[in-house]
Amino acid sequence: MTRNNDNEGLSFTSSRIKKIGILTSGGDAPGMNAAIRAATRSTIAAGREAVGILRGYQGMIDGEFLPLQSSDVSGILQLGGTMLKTARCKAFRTPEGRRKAGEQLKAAAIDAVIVIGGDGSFTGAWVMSQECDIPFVGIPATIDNDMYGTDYTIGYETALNSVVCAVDKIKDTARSHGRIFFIEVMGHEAGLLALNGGIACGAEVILIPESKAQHDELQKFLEKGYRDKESSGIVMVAEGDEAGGALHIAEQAQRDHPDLDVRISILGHIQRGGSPVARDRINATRMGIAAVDALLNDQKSIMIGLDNDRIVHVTFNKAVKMNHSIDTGLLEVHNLLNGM
Ligand SMILES: Nc1ncnc2c1ncn2[C@@H]1O[C@H](COP(=O)(O)OP(=O)(O)O)[C@@H](O)[C@H]1O
Ligand SMILES: O=P(O)(O)OC[C@H]1O[C@](O)(COP(=O)(O)O)[C@@H](O)[C@@H]1O
Ligand SMILES: [Mg+2]
Repeated sequence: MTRNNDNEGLSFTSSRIKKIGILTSGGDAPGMNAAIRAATRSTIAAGREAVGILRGYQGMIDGEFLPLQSSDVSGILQLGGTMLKTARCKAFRTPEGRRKAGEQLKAAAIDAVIVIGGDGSFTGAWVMSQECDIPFVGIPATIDNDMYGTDYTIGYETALNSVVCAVDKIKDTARSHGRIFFIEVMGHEAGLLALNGGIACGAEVILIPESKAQHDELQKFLEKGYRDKESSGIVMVAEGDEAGGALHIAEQAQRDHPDLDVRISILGHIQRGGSPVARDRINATRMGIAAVDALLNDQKSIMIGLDNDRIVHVTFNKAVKMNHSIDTGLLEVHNLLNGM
């Protein structure tokens, strides 16, 4: 991991890059638009051309390119989703698909690409960069916050706040009825949203794919803690939990404890939408500028990251190959406050 220039901004000298393509890929995340805006405007400020590539790698293969002027990215800073659209593109996983994509970039004279996405998108960029001479730089954007080498990914803060708002509301009705709610949050292989959402909402149990021990805590909670029918409780379940998601776990709990009043709530895609919170807008803006700065300093195959709130460069190789680990201290915080 290397640190970028201490003064954030554009510090390039004489790069030959003239036209930069910008795309969003994988699951959308609130703040992607802020990154598009920053990358577009800093490219133009550097005297280069900015081009949007629509629908992620699918648009690269199909040659769906949109020249971007500064005014094209006006009024998008506060919008969720992505103005460039996104996709999960099977064809890009094949050498043939990537060859076609490379030909389209050459034909449009796009000589560098900024990829705003998650681990899958960076894996694709890394594979393609080994097959052709076009430099790629990544900006991490996923509500899962599961990238190695960065403390933060765009969209996570907004999604976490959406989870907290939803669970607070569910708690009102859980308390009124004396019910136990199993609430499923997103994160197919990542438990950070469930863990921090659970801590922020005072959940009684948090089940995440990174810690099997929490299933014992669920059994203790169901057996000891909730004999009293007046009591309510929240069990947060990360969708990727290996026991099978909230539905499966709740059904099992109900079978084992027929006296409990159990309900299930799957928060779903509501967690991915909405206007980005201030932190996501600010960091997306910083990362958008840092990505252009990196390309114009002849960097390639790196992801822009944040380490203790400082911009860093992380090689794609590391970012996609290493696992993002969960801070077990956070689980201890949760267990301590729940008397486990
Ligand atoms: N091993 C791979 N080789 C080539 N392209 C890939 C690879 N993994 C992912 N991609 C591309 O990146 C896209 C986004 O990846 P995905 O995992 O869906 O989302 P995210 O980038 O948010 O993790 C995929 O649809 C595919 O086009
Ligand atoms: O919207 P889809 O394609 O069903 O994907 C759902 C998945 O996307 C996410 O919201 C984000 O994942 P990625 O950032 O890796 O795309 C996961 O939390 C969730 O499991
Ligand atoms: Mg991913």
